[in-house]
Amino acid sequence: MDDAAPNLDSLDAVAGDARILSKRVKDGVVTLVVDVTALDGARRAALESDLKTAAMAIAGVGDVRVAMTASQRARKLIAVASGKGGVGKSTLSANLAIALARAGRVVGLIDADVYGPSQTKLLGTDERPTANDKTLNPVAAHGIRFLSMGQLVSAGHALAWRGPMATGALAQLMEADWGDCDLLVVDLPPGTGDVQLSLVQKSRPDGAVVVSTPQAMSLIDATRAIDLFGKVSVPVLGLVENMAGYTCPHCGEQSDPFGCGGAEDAAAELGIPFLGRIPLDPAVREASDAGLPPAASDGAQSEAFARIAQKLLQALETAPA
Ligand SMILES: Nc1ncnc2c1ncn2[C@@H]1O[C@H](COP(=O)(O)OP(=O)(O)OP(=O)(O)O)[C@@H](O)[C@H]1O
Repeated sequence: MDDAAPNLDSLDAVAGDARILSKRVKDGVVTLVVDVTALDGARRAALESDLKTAAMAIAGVGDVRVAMTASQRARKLIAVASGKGGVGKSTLSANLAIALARAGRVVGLIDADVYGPSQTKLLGTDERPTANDKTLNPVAAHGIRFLSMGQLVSAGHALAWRGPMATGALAQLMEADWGDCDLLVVDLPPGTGDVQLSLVQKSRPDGAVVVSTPQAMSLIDATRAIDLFGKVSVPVLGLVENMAGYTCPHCGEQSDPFGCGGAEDAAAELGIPFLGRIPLDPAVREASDAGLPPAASDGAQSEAFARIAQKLLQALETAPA
């Protein structure tokens, strides 16, 4: 800024929690670069308007341009996948996100399951996200924030989307105002087809969790999911065995309708971490159907999810960047 230029010092006070990184003036046009990392979407928009008004009031200023920048947060994206449907991927995604939040992380959950978005039901809320301009504001539930592809279309509308539509919708959800979330859990659609591949390519997760039931058919599918992440160099953080071991609520007898331990053996064979198992427990289904995720309360199921969350955090720390 030369000596004859308008004095812009007063603008620093207007910036408040944000920081003006540079102020330039040329031919009466002021250009400000502002670090807005500390502000959410609504406060950023208000600050831009306040700065313009304040700068225009300074003698010699004819126009104002404000460039906003936010330093990259160290936010990690974790994809939850399964080779086939119905193995409990969405149940795990919701409860894992809540268990991670209870472990002290700030967690967002994205329901990218185009074929059957179910997180609004699992989290027990019909609240629709609001938006600032085109930026969505995630909905809060059970200590996490979430957005679902199901919120982008009217209820019951079939989401027979092809790759480009699904990746466009996922991008919109990822670019939402996630604020200070340091972990984003993405519930992918089941399977290993083109839609799943393009969603993974587009979102470039930092790591993936694969869910399987213990029986062989499901494990073959889980192995396909692991291959899919290998193709695009996304580290598999671990395998979770769901619906393992059943304790009869009436007689207490232990049985293994889908087998037990298959996923742990498969993880060892494939050289990936085994993150733990969730028993087949009618209480998990009942609580899930009621929109009360078991991980949000206390008890055996909640502890199982908490243990998996701890192992996942360890795997994330040691995963290749
Ligand atoms: N450990 C468990 N014990 C009992 N029921 C479970 C368990 N895990 C999941 N379920 C139930 O199994 C059903 C399928 O679970 P979920 O919807 O999470 O699977 P999914 O793999 O995400 O399915 P989709 O392929 O449809 O997305 C649900 O009714 C859920 O409540």
